[in-house]
Amino acid sequence: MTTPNLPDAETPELEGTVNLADIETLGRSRLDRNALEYYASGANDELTLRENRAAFARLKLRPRVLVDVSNVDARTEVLGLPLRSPVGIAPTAFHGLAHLDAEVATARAAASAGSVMTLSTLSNTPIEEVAAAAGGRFWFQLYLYTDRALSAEIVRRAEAAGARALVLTVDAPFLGRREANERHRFALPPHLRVPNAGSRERLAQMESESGSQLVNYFQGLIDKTFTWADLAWLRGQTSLPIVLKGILTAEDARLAAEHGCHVWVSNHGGRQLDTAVSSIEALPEIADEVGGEVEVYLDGGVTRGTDVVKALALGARAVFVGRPALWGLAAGGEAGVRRTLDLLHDEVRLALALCGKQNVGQVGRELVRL
Ligand SMILES: Cc1cc2nc3c(=O)[nH]c(=O)nc-3n(C[C@H](O)[C@H](O)[C@H](O)COP(=O)(O)O)c2cc1C
Ligand SMILES: CCCCCCC(=O)C(=O)O
Repeated sequence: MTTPNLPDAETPELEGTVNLADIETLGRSRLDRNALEYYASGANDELTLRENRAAFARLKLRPRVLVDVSNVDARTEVLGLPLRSPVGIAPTAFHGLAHLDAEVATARAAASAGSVMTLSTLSNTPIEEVAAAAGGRFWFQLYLYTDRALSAEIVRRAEAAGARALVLTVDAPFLGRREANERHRFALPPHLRVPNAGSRERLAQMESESGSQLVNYFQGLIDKTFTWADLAWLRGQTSLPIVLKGILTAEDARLAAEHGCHVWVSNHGGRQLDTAVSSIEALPEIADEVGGEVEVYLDGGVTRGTDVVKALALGARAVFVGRPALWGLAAGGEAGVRRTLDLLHDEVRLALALCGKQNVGQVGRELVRL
């Protein structure tokens, strides 16, 4: 079983962590196999999962020196929301596998750290409860269901609860095959609910099937017919900015911009199409294509302040972290997620200073040797 009842206060183990790898080690140690494999896994041979990190490591920085960096400012804005650092939390399903407080803990940490949390459709906590904890610092991620009325209702609730953007995930008409989950039949423990998944009957069905069929059940929920032409329908459901998450090419980024959407460069943390390009390698062509027109974000493999700075240099406005937030949540609930965000914030400021940059506005493509 998971140990979902850790105190939210800083524990000595958490205080002893000095980087995100330490938090990952601690977080992993607190999870059972079912949760750990669900959080950690990528699709198939996990080549893209590993490549997300490897591609960051290959990129070299070109620092400038003899700049006054006594006051480094890492602040930025995403869709008008001020952030302390250009780092937000990516949507991930089922935070209840990591901690009793689930998405509420993550939202509190994002709020107190001046970050932004993207709440997954597949949370274990109702939208309204997460919104209350997030203090306005949340975006809502939408999985578009075959049941359009249900999707419209979820969008309406997210907007009414104060979400500042709608993030439509476009890279998962089918789920990638995470083989560890298949092998060991990933299941939701019976105490966890999926309250935004729809009616009591729908939910009951999902829960009753969760013993072995959750992945198959999810496949059935998702609308696989949705195309660019259908974005007009979604536009008609909400006045929120729409961000398309899962874009990996300049061609699709162009279409996104033409449809009035912002662009989130992502390969879903290597969980969908294995051997898809790493997100940091996909970023330059996308930023070149639409960076002047819409906001561009990135996720996938970000674990260091230097990763954040590289993504900014290549055209991202901000980055988002998926697994690192989950490891923090497992390691220490709200305090664990907060520590993850704080360590990254400190690393971003140090990386900026050592690159000779006083703020994120000074970071440009010349900072990276491609
Ligand atoms: C356990 C897990 C669950 C995820 N659930 C969702 C989800 O519900 N919706 C979504 O759009 N992306 C989901 N993602 C993908 C993340 O939003 C993000 O793209 C990815 O985790 C970024 O890579 P990183 O984990 O290396 O930071 C999930 C990822 C993980 C690891
Ligand atoms: C077993 C249900 C899977 C829900 C999908 C959440 C997701 O996007 C993921 O990557 O996992």
